[in-house]
Amino acid sequence: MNGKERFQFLRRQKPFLWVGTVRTRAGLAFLDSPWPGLDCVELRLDCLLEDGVSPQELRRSLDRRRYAAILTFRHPDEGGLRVRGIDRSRVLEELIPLAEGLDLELRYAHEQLALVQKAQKEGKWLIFSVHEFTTPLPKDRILDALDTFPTVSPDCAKLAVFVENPRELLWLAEQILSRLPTPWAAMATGPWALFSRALFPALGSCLVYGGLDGPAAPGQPALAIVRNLLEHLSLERLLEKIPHPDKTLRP
Ligand SMILES: O=C1C[C@@](O)(C(=O)O)C[C@@H](O)[C@@H]1O
Repeated sequence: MNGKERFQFLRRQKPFLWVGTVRTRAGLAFLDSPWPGLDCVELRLDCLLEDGVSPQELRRSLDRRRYAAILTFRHPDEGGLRVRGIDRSRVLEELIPLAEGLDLELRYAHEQLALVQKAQKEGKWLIFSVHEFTTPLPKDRILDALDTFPTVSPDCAKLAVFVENPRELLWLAEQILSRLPTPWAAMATGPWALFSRALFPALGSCLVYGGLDGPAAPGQPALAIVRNLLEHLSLERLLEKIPHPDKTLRP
């Protein structure tokens, strides 16, 4: 099963997938530790390399993975860390064969065409995303992104944006639902981060993120806290009773 097929298989089993982010050397242990219900681990390569982890150590950890792995290497403009002396496309190209998915920032997709093609050729699950962690993204930029997503045919279109109040969450949800034909994932950073991780999966977000080894974005809650909340809400059970939002998987 290639990466894309593995994600499709996982997505047929449940309304949304649990993604734990890993950003530290200590956190790499999560890749092969039992964490009930966890579906995928996102490796924040910018944070890991900045923490002194070498590409060889990353390779060794990925070799031992028991969960689907999503690679992402965030530039400071995308809320990531500045890693000096490292060519991010090169690191990603080397590690892609060892992961199931790749998450690239939508606005830089055209600069990373070789990477996109390699990921597609190797059957990886490709997420294109929009990140703005600390200040509200102007509405016209969000609308532009929502119109651009379908032109790059991602397997998942993802937004992780700073939200200041529940009206903005509602606006974002309405725009996503009326404009995005592809599977999507959304979450807020900032004060509404936890609340958003109940609202968006209830509306069809196919991924729910939380930190395994500390916050990977401002306000990002620990995955265990998000899981507790969604269990209290019985969200998975409630959603299993209604049609799957992704009609291509379960009508
Ligand atoms: O896009 C996301 C989601 C996230 O921003 C969050 O708030 O959980 C954390 C990032 O590492 C990840 O790439």
